[in-house]
Amino acid sequence: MNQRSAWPSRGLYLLTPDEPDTARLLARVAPALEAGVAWLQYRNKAASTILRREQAAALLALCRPLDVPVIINDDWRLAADLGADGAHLGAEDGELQQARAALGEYALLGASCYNDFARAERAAEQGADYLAFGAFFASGTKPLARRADLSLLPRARALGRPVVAIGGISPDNAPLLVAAGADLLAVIGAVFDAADPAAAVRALNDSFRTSA
Ligand SMILES: Cc1ncc(COP(=O)(O)OP(=O)(O)O)c(N)n1
Ligand SMILES: Cc1nc(C(=O)O)sc1CCOP(=O)(O)O
Ligand SMILES: [Mg+2]
Repeated sequence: MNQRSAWPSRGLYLLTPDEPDTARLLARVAPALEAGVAWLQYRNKAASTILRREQAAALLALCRPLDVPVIINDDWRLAADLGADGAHLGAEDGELQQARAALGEYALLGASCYNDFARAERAAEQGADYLAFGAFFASGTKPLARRADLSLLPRARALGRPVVAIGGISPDNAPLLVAAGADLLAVIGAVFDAADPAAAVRALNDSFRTSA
């Protein structure tokens, strides 16, 4: 699939954990995909360049037959090299326009906007396909993430891009975010730290039905 509009723009946006073993990474991700993931982000803050390339390529091979887009965190060059479906850029991760030039018009380009609406307006102008805000709740994965207020979500909808919420999201608090205007819920811990990750995926997906 190579058209931006063809990807679903509502649902669970699953981010991978810092898993050093590639076979184990795939074994952890596969049941979650099976349970229903709209987008997958490859994120491993502890991996070497070589390992990130290996893991990103392995996830792409896993996701292609399932039509789940793979977005590479931090590194648009790696995304371009591997023909991934997109890249996610935070404040330290380079320029959206450069990423767009390298990845092409159909790539899914995301921007971290934290708790900063003006940053989201700039990112939308610079061609971001989705805007991510957070952290909405305390995150075990990223305990020092700056916190964002729920009131950002309805405002962000006016920017005309899918709105992603991130940070400490669980099946318990997810309906609040969806009701406030989040199109996608970006999650790591509530899935990968769960005793039953597939059940956690299903519970997170339920929040889109209960808040519709
Ligand atoms: C969907 C989504 N939202 C936010 C982030 C965070 O990006 P960044 O601030 O660059 O932090 P790191 O993830 O690189 O630690 C994200 N990755 N994905
Ligand atoms: C990677 C990341 N970025 C955040 C932000 O606020 O920008 S919060 C976060 C961690 C998300 O993991 P969990 O679902 O385990 O809280
Ligand atoms: Mg980053």
